[in-house]
Amino acid sequence: MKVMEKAPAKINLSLDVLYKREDGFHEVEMVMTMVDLADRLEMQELSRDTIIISSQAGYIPLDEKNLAFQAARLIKDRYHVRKGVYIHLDKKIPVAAGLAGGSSDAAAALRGLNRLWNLNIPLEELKALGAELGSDVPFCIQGGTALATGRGEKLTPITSPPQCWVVLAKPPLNVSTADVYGRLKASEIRRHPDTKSVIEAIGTQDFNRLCGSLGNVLEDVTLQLYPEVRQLKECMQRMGAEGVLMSGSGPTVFGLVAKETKAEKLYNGLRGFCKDVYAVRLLT
Ligand SMILES: C[C@@](CO)(OP(=O)(O)O)[C@H](O)COP(=O)(O)OP(=O)(O)OC[C@H]1O[C@@H](n2ccc(N)nc2=O)[C@H](O)[C@@H]1O
Ligand SMILES: Nc1ncnc2c1ncn2[C@@H]1O[C@H](COP(=O)(O)OP(=O)(O)O)[C@@H](O)[C@H]1O
Repeated sequence: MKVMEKAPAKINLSLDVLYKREDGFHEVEMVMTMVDLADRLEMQELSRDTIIISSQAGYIPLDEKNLAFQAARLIKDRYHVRKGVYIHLDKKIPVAAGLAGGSSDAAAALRGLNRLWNLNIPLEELKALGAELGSDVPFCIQGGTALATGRGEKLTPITSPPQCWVVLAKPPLNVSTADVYGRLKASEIRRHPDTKSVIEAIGTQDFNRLCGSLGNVLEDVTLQLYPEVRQLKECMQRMGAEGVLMSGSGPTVFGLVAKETKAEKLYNGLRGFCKDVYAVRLLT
């Protein structure tokens, strides 16, 4: 038996941090949505009780550090599965980019193995399992668009944003999420994003208001550490993107554009600036 799963990237349309918690995590308020840039996982059952990961990407761990491996081990242990699995990861999402590539692979592995082994784990239980692997994993299991609170695992689904083009550019830097949160002084945040306005703009399908309401407090840290991310934002704004924001802890910057011709112009302009550039649609 073999199953396939798509693992799409996410972007944060709003990312606010309310405070640092006792457990070391930050209490967040985020609006997240999926874009049509995805890894693909092929999972094949093995009669031998083992987990094997392969990938065409030479730059990710293939051992127990891989989040898809961790997902397979977790589901096997928790549901006493004695069989094994071979997972091939076709990697398309850039790594350590703020696009939740690893989290989405873990989510796809949980969804796929639930089917492969006929475990019939309900969605809520699968999301709780995902939360053990990372804060973004429950959202990656659920998909769509959602308001995420808690450390990111408490989800309220919302309607899809108005359809548009999303141009993504990742400068050649690897940003550590833990490092960015670690440097954030939650009590000193000067300007909090207007998450309510982002949700209202989505509710009324008001593209211009959505673009004007985007905000991410982690930009305060990452743009300070890496001035090239700020330059990239300015570059996208100059090239006419209607809304521009860093995704997650960065360093990927995305631009929202209504018209395909403008998305093409932005894509071609940015290709001179960095290697990892994508023009995709929202996954609505
Ligand atoms: C910043 C965001 C925004 O969507 O995305 P990325 O930039 O990673 O894509 C997420 O909050 C990242 O979620 P995820 O990457 O799953 O984080 P985790 O593995 O749970 O945590 C990594 C580390 O980040 C810090 N962390 C994470 C989430 C949170 N609410 N508060 C935190 O302080 C912790 O130091 C933790 O050890
Ligand atoms: N399946 C995977 N895909 C990508 N990165 C992975 C995977 N499993 C583990 N990692 C590790 O997770 C770290 C964060 O990667 P990623 O999930 O792409 O970042 P981000 O959350 O910023 O989008 C990297 O250091 C990478 O080595």
